[in-house]
Amino acid sequence: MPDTAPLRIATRSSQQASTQAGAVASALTAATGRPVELVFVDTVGDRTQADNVPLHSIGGQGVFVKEVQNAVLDGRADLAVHSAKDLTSDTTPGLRLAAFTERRDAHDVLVGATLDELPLGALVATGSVRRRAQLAAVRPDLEFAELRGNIGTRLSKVPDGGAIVMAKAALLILELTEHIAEELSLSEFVPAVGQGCVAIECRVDDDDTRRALATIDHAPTRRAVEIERAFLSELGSGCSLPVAGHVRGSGLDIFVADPERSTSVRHRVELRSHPDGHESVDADLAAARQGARDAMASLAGQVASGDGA
Ligand SMILES: NCc1[nH]cc(CCC(=O)O)c1CC(=O)O
Repeated sequence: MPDTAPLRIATRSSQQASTQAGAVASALTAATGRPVELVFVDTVGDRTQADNVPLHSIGGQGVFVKEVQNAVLDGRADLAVHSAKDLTSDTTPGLRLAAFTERRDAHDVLVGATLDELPLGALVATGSVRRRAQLAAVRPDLEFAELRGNIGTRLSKVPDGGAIVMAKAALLILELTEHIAEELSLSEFVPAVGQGCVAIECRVDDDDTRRALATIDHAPTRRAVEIERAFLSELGSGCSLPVAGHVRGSGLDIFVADPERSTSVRHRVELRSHPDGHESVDADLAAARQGARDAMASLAGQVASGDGA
């Protein structure tokens, strides 16, 4: 394909996804001078948005990315733009994670009320088992309700006297940060793997697109997300426990919980490679995998009483 052909970008059509894809499009054109086109793909995750249809019942974590990936695999598009958080930990055959754009703010935030304002037994709506487990670890009195849908829908569903939890990154993209009641601490409310990052895939054999994407890759973000994903993949794709992994400063914060037993563990793995350095990240990938095994071992060894958090 000649270098002047438009780069076709596959994306979901939600406002968050298309805004992210638009930013990638602008960055690619600025860096390469090439025209770009958006190819909109609706996913099963977008089509089934009712709160009574939990994500795990329609295919779990991958529901927002599979159909977008297929558009690249079958040649309708050259690259796919995803929230890194929505990717599964295994790599998709035929595709390569060719670029990550700079991570936005990774905090989770409360909308509706701060933690201190929430009365005893208040209702918090969130579909995320990770967010439920982290809130329950500091406020065992809270009750939880399901919450799904795009950001606008979620913001309209704040329970009376309660709150919802969201990624600050999503509110930043849509310029809705005025809704934030409290930014939750990164050390206690460890974000999801990849939270706040945009991941871009192309076909493994497409050198033309791979070279174009290399011009917008943000190396420190790539390193952080690769370390977080190594942690996640060590837990295994069958793991449905609430988990979190986030590279912050010189370490990887890890959270794993077992809601049935009301136990959770939080670890910090020290890292050696520097975000801006050229050292090999291999030792840190190994440390992240070891961290996953250690966290599971201490979760299994814990007495059920919630004493671990
Ligand atoms: N699964 C939905 C999803 N995927 C990525 C984000 C947030 C933006 C990001 O982390 O980049 C969200 C919404 C949320 O977590 O509230």
